[in-house]
Amino acid sequence: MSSYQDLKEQAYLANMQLPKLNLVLFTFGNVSAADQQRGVFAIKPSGVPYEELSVEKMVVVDFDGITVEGDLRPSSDTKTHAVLYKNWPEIGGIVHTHSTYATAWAQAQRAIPIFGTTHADHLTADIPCAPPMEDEMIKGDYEYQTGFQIINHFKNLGLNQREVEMILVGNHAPFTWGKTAEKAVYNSAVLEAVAQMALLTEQINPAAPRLQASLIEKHYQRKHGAGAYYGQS
Ligand SMILES: O=C(CO)[C@@H](O)[C@H](O)COP(=O)(O)O
Repeated sequence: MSSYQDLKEQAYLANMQLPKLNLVLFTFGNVSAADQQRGVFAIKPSGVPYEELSVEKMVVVDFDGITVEGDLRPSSDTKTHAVLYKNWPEIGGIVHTHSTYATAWAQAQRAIPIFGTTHADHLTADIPCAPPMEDEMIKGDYEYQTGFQIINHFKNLGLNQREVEMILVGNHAPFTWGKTAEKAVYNSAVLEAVAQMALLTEQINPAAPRLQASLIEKHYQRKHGAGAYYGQS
C-alpha cells in the first residue's frame, strides 16, 4: 500500500464529487489534496475521464510539481496547485473547474458582486476575478504563472485567502481552495450557485444594488463573532 494512500483517497473522493455536482464535463477540471507537512499533494491524472478514475490513478507530486508517485501524467494545472500550496500553507485542498456560470463571469473578466445574503453566508466580499494573463506569461510557464496571478491579485485587493476561498481567472475559469479538498469542492459548488444567481439578478434588474453594508457586516460577525471588524473590500 502507498505511503500516500490516505491522501490519494481524499483526492479521489473529492474528484468524484465534481461530476455528481454537475461542475465538470468529460475530463474538465481537477481536484488535489495536500499534506503540507510532507510537502506533497495528490491530484487527478491529466485527461482521464472521471468514470475511469481510481485511488491508484491519483498522482502524488511535490510542491515544485515533480511527480513523487504515480505512472500517469498529473493534471495540466498541477503547477498552479503547487504554487498555491507553497505560498499558502493554510490550504489543504484545491479545485479547478470550468463550471458554466463561474466560467462565464471569468470570461467576462468581471468580479461577482455581493447581491444577497446567499453570497454573504459564504464570504463578505465580491468574488474576485484576476486579470487575464499577459502574453509573456502565456508564452512562459502558463500554469506556474496562473498561480502567481491568483496570489498577486489577492495581495493587490488586500484579500485574505482564509476568508475568501475562491477566485475567477480572467478568460479562463474558477479556482477554489480550503483546509481540505472536501471544503474546496463545497466552495466550488457554492461559487457556481452564486455565479448563476448573480447573472440572473443582473438580467432581471441591471441596476440591482449590492447587499447593504450593514447586512454584510452582520454576516461577517455571524462568522467571526459580534464586534468583529468587517474589513473586506
Ligand atoms: O483548464 C484546463 C483547460 O483549459 C484544464 O483544467 C482542463 O479542464 C483539465 O485538464 P487536466 O486536469 O485533465 O490536465
